[in-house]
Amino acid sequence: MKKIETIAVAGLGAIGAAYASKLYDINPQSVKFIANQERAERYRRTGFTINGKPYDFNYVQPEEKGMPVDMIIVAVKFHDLPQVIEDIRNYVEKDTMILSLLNGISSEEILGSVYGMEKMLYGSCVGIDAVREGSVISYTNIGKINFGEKQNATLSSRVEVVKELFDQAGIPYHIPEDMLRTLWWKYALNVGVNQVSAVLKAPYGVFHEMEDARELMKMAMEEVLILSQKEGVNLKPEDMEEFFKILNTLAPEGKTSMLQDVEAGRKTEVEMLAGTVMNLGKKHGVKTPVNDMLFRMIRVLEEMNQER
Ligand SMILES: NC(=O)C1=CN([C@@H]2O[C@H](COP(=O)(O)OP(=O)(O)OC[C@H]3O[C@@H](n4cnc5c(N)ncnc54)[C@H](OP(=O)(O)O)[C@@H]3O)[C@@H](O)[C@H]2O)C=CC1
Ligand SMILES: CC(C)(CO)C(=O)C(=O)O
Repeated sequence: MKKIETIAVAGLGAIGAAYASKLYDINPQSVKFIANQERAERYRRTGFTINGKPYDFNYVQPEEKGMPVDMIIVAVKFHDLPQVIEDIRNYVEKDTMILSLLNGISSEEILGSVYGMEKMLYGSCVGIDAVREGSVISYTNIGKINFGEKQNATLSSRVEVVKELFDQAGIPYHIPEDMLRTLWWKYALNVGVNQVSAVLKAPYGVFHEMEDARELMKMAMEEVLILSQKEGVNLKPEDMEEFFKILNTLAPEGKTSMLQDVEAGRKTEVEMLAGTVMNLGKKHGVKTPVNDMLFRMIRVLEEMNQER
């Protein structure tokens, strides 16, 4: 597998901006950002500020042809995935790798069903506390990108070249042996902390200090643990201790991506979080009352935002 020389990024929010700016720092010419005309104009007008440093990125339009890349990084919210699948089309060729950084357990399969699973790398970020306010992005902890093939007992040449790129850019990463389990582990964390934080309007500090907040989070996550066993992924109660260790590293004033969405009046990823739990619950005949309630509460918050 040849060295990665060209990269396209779809999604310049908290996650895309935090990680892709590190790739841009090592070689600005190698990274392009796919953005439709409205976005590109808005981004050119305001520029980006990432942890206090100004950036003027290179934008390319989805319609442009003849510029396929070695790797595409997808970092949008789950409900924007269908549009992104269309927008990246002209940048994909035979050997292009696609790395999805979305939370959840299904974005890789969704992208792979269109472009072929052989193009996909599994990914998720953990321990990052990035906050986006317009085009100003700040974070205290960059966390790390967990990535790889579905199984990584031995590293594939695709994983090796991405590893080399991340080493060069100083992007912290980990290559877990079982990426599917890692996605589920992160999913359980998000089902707990993202949804409960959105309902309570609670930054991470509340979860550091208040046992009741942590208990609510656990109640939502326990439903994922049960479903993971039904799906053969087998998350264990001990895994929850790992979740809390990560949570304790995040800045007390930091906010989950879902709380940021609610506060900014944006659509949330509730269908991908509680919605998936509810669907899996139906599939396996398992009751999911905590997620049923969170689902409705978050949908109400979204509707209230629309009426404002
Ligand atoms: N924030 C966090 O701390 C973490 C987030 N995640 C996950 O990472 C994913 C991304 O989250 P996050 O970065 O917070 O999301 P943000 O909402 O901050 O950013 C998403 C970005 O995607 C852009 N976008 C949407 N559609 C397109 C498109 N078709 N083409 C190009 N850009 C597009 C949006 O543009 P516009 O400027 O128009 O809004 C926005 O800038 C989510 O799945 C989230 O759950 C994972 C770990 C931590
Ligand atoms: C784990 C957490 C809460 C922060 O990295 C996250 O994934 C999110 O905000 O979506």
